[in-house]
Amino acid sequence: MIETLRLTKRHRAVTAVEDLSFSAPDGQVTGFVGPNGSGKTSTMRMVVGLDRPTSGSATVDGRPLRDHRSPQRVVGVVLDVRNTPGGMTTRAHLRWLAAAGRIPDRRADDLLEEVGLASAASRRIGALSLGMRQRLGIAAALLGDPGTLVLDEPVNGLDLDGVRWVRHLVRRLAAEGRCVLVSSHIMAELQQTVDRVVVIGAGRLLGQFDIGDLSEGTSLEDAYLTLAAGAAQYRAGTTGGSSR
Ligand SMILES: Nc1ncnc2c1ncn2[C@@H]1O[C@H](COP(=O)(O)OP(=O)(O)OP(=O)(O)O)[C@@H](O)[C@H]1O
Repeated sequence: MIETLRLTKRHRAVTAVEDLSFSAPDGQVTGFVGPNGSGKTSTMRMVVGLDRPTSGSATVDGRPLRDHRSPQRVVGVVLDVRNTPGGMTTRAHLRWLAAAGRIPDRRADDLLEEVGLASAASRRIGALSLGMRQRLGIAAALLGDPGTLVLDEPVNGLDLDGVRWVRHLVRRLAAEGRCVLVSSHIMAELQQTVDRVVVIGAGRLLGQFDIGDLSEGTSLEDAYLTLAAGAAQYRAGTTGGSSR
């Protein structure tokens, strides 16, 4: 289970996350949504221990991730897969991560198969498409068989087959009792995938609700747009362009 309590992150003059309290329970897929620059990635980075909060806390299973003995077995993370170093082959990369967590090579090889990259086992990561990198990132996240998954825009770059595959995967992971926190801008896709949604804007909580509580005929997109109205900091201008 992920919990944040009054979580705040400031980068000098920029407040990325402010006073944010929410939870993502075990056994459910929680969607994490908000306009560009609203603080989703910053929050996820603090949850997985990559950044320290300025104040407040982010815990997984009751403790900050740095206080867990084997973090790889507690949380699996997919953040920006474009930053994955490109020099290694996919198999070598996964085996290297596995070794760091004292996980057998066999698990790395099985996961390459599971994410559909077995035929790309000898390809260098630098030569992979974005969608293939996403698949590799997901394999890496699953290496330690963690009870919690944090996935930042995991369907970005995936083809239709890949999007459906991620949908079924996250549903299965939650059905196995895991906590899954997933960010995305694609509301129609999230509506098919998640049990509940946390909406943030300008670093603050705008609302959290169960998908089942949406009134009949209301889409997640409708609910999101109502909550996020006014919270978008970055929006295409309505002047200066030609309509032709
Ligand atoms: N290291 C940093 N230094 C300064 N500002 C930062 C840093 N990291 C994030 N920010 C700022 O914090 C705010 C939140 O950024 P963040 O990447 O968390 O948003 P996001 O919701 O993930 O956005 P998107 O949907 O576009 O991916 C933005 O204004 C961003 O510019």
